[in-house]
Formats: sequence, C-alpha cells, structure tokens
Amino acid sequence: MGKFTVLNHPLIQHKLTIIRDKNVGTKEFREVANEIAELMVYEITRDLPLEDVEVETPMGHSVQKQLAGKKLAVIPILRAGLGMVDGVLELIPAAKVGHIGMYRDEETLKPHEYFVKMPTDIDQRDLIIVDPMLATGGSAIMAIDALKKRGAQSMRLVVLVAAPEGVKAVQEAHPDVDIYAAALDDHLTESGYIFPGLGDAGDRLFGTK
Ligand SMILES: O=P(O)(O)OC[C@H]1O[C@H](OP(=O)(O)OP(=O)(O)O)[C@H](O)[C@@H]1O
Ligand SMILES: O=c1cc[nH]c(=O)[nH]1
Ligand SMILES: [Mg+2]
Repeated sequence: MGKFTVLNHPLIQHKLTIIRDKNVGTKEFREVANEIAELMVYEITRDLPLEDVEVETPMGHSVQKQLAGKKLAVIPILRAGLGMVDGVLELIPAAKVGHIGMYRDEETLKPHEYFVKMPTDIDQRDLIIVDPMLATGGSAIMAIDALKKRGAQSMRLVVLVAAPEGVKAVQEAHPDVDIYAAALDDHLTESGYIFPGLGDAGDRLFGTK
C-alpha cells in the first residue's frame, strides 16, 4: 500500500487557507499555489540520497555532499497541474517536465486523456506528478497508468487537496505510488467536487469561469 502523507507545515496550512477563500483572484491563487508546491517539494525531497564529492574550497581540499541517484522529472496533469510546476522548478531547476493532459467529464466524472509528451528517459527518473486536486482519483489513476505504459518505474503524487475517496482509489490502483497532500478534506460532493476544497482549480488558476 502506498503511503499517504499530509504535509502540514504551518506555512503550507496558512497558504492553503488563503487560496480556499473564494474571493482570492487569479493572480494571487496562482502565486500562492506555486508557493505551496515549492514548500511541499522541499518537504518530500528530504529523503533524496546523497554521495560524497571532493571539493577544493579557497581554503583547501574537502569532502562534501551532493545529490546522488536518479534524476527527477516533474509531471503536471493539465491543466491545473501547471499551477504547481513553477514552484517545483524553483527548487529543482534542472528537472525535466513531462505533460499529461486529462479532463474529467462533468457528468460521468470519468477522466479522458488528450495529450502526453514525456522526456524520453522517464524510465530512469523519479517522477513527481503534480495536480492540485485529487477528487475521485480517476484522473491520477489514468495518468499513472499512462506513465507506467511508457516505462515509468518510480513516481510520487503531490496534490494540494485530497478527498478520502481519491486517496483510497489511487492506493488500491497503484500501491507503489506514495501520495502527498497539503490537506485531506472532508468529502466529495454529489457533483464530484472536494468539500471544502478550492472549487475548480483549473478555472481559478486560468480565469476560465
Ligand atoms: O480525481 P478526479 O475526480 O479525476 O478529479 C481531479 C481532476 O479534476 C481536475 O481537472 P479537470 O478535469 O477539471 O481539468 P482542468 O485541469 O483542465 O481544469 C483536477 O485538476 C484533477 O486533474
Ligand atoms: O474539487 C475539485 C474536484 C475536481 N477538480 C477540481 O478542480 N476541483
Ligand atoms: Mg478543472
């Protein structure tokens, strides 16, 4: 079973509360969503492996640490996942970015894939999949399916807000994928929105409603 972790650092909680407010506009929503993504990536990269490296400082020879192991890639689930990419790249500027486009049918809540463009070597990278919302879990499950079909072996899913239903569905479908959220919310509404949630994250990020 994949781990589910709520990253409840005070700064993360404070910033998430800001963007829950329905009166927050596109500019602030975008800025703060990226700030939360940056803080979340700081937290989830604590376990990255390090290796020794020799460095000549102005004072002389020394042995220091540098990142070891596999390289990273960030995978936003379009559209809303784009709202977290800049925050991740602030801390991992050399990461490659793969895009996967998914939309959820508003009636059936079933996801549809419409675009996939990945770095050629995703099988050799640790992938950080980002999407602000994990609701029924359908979109994340289909995105992970698409990545695995293309050879991905190591993935984690990072979301701002998760519903219990979505966490359970992803854990059952993909027990090898750990999930990180800034908050675990109460429930899904009848129309498939997370309550209290953020509303429609894509529309709030891009001003499309
Ligand atoms: O867990 P699920 O029930 O699948 O719902 C979550 C998905 O819904 C939203 O995307 P949406 O379909 O609204 O597309 P958008 O990002 O283009 O707005 C959100 O960004 C997730 O990808
Ligand atoms: O609450 C929700 C659920 C799915 N997608 C969103 O953007 N918001
Ligand atoms: Mg949307």
